[in-house]
Amino acid sequence: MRTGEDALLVRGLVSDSRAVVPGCLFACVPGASSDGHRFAAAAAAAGAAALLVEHPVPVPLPQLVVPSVRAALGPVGALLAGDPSAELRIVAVTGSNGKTTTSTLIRGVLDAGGWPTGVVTTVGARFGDQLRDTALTTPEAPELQATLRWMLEEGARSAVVEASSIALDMGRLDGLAFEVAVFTGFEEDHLDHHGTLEHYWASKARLFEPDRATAGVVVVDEPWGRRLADQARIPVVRVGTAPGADVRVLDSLSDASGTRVLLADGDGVHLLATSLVGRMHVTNIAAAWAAGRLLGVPAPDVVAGLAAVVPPPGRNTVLRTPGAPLVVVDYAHTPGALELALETARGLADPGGRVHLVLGARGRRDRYKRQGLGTAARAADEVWLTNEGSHGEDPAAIVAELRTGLLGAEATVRTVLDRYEAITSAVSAARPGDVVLVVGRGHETRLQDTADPRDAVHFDDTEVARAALRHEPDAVLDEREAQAS
Ligand SMILES: CC(=O)N[C@H]1[C@@H](OP(=O)(O)OP(=O)(O)OC[C@H]2O[C@@H](n3ccc(=O)[nH]c3=O)[C@H](O)[C@@H]2O)O[C@H](CO)[C@@H](O)[C@@H]1O[C@H](C)C(=O)N[C@@H](C)C(=O)N[C@H](CCC(=O)O)C(=O)O
Repeated sequence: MRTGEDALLVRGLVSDSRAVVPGCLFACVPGASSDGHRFAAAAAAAGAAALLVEHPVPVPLPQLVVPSVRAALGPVGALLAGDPSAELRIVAVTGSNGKTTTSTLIRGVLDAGGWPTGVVTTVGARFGDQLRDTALTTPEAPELQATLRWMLEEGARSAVVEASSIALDMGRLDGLAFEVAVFTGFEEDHLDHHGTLEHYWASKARLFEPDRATAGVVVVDEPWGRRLADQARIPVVRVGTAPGADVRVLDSLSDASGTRVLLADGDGVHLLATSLVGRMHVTNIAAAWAAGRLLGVPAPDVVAGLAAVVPPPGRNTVLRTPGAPLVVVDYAHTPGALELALETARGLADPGGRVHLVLGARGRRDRYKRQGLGTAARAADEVWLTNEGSHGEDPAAIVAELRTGLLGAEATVRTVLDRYEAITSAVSAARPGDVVLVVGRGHETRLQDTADPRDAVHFDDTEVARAALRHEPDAVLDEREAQAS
């Protein structure tokens, strides 16, 4: 560190030239689609005070050369944000499905226990009533550290962070110390990034190392969870339905009003009630219980916290309209999650009611999942195959791959590539007592059909379904036309 008259003061670390603030240190990250070193001049023009680089660049700013800028983002980000994890109790939640819901539940539990808590998830960063958008599920390290500092300054005493495997792999969580790490379960996903299932699992398992987390909560209902609990070098609370679980689910009931879970732990038997809809939430609720107790929240506060939680948007969001079918909007985008979402939809339908599924798959991502999604869709009665944001791929070709999983299915399968038409048609075709399940995008509001994110348009599945239920699709159409013109 330099001292004296030539000392250099930098305020904050930024790794995107478009987000540079005057006086910051700009980190030049070499990436897959561009190289941050190319944006050093733009960062300087926007007021950056210095550069973090892997090789010197011809820009008249002080430059700190390191072997790997990406590897330095976590530690340097923590340093410049004043190491927020030293002052906050932080919980990290990882797993293929259920991260956002479980993070939201744990936040509710900590709040109820008297610990004002911030939460960083796919649906944004929230503290109290304040919500900040985040581009990624787990933000880049500088943004994550700055977000935690913001929460701390606003009065947070703890935070829950959704930890994606990609983020763990890319070091976005480096520089943070977690009091509790939670594993919600595992299913094939993100293989475009990880290459193999083993690499995907190992990225998540990294969270359960002693240098990252003090203790763990692991859902052990499938072999990957059991393997993690067996191998972890930190103390782990096992959660699940099997007899060996430390927090054992004895029974559960899920209907349109919510989910109740009866569980047993070392302290006795507890009944938990939440307004989350769907059996897939049972282990999420049990994991949130275990995390709360591990964090020292008294049992009655955990019960109260879970009961008060408002479910995150697009996670089995149920739209009820008298005299109309139920519509459920969910984020399910893996075969396992779709299977559970369909099971929930079946349970919500009246006896003899039909389940209509609106299904697509995102373009240019995890293509290997498509046939499996089609196979899971066989449990529906009516399937409306549609576009889910083709990102430059041919939407008809994506749908054809989904269809392979549906070959010979008893369900009636239609292709309606326009997503707006597909949702509206499914809602119109359904009768009272039926359920229309719209999956894949959940809370997302941008639909992208070219390779350029700037071409994305506003599209909210819940909004479209609500308008269809009110028989007012024109209102949404007008909005779409206004956007297009
Ligand atoms: C695989 C992955 O995560 N890639 C992320 C990574 O890309 P990259 O390292 O290749 O970077 P790049 O886009 O080549 O850019 C290099 C550098 O130049 C900078 N840049 C770029 C353009 C510019 O004008 N100015 C500028 O400074 C970038 O900010 C970056 O620092 O860094 C970029 C900048 O932060 C991210 O946008 C990009 O996320 C891509 C878009 C992405 O889609 N990521 C997904 C797969 C992801 O991370 N998802 C997970 C999991 C979600 C889940 O579990 O559901 C998540 O945590 O969100």
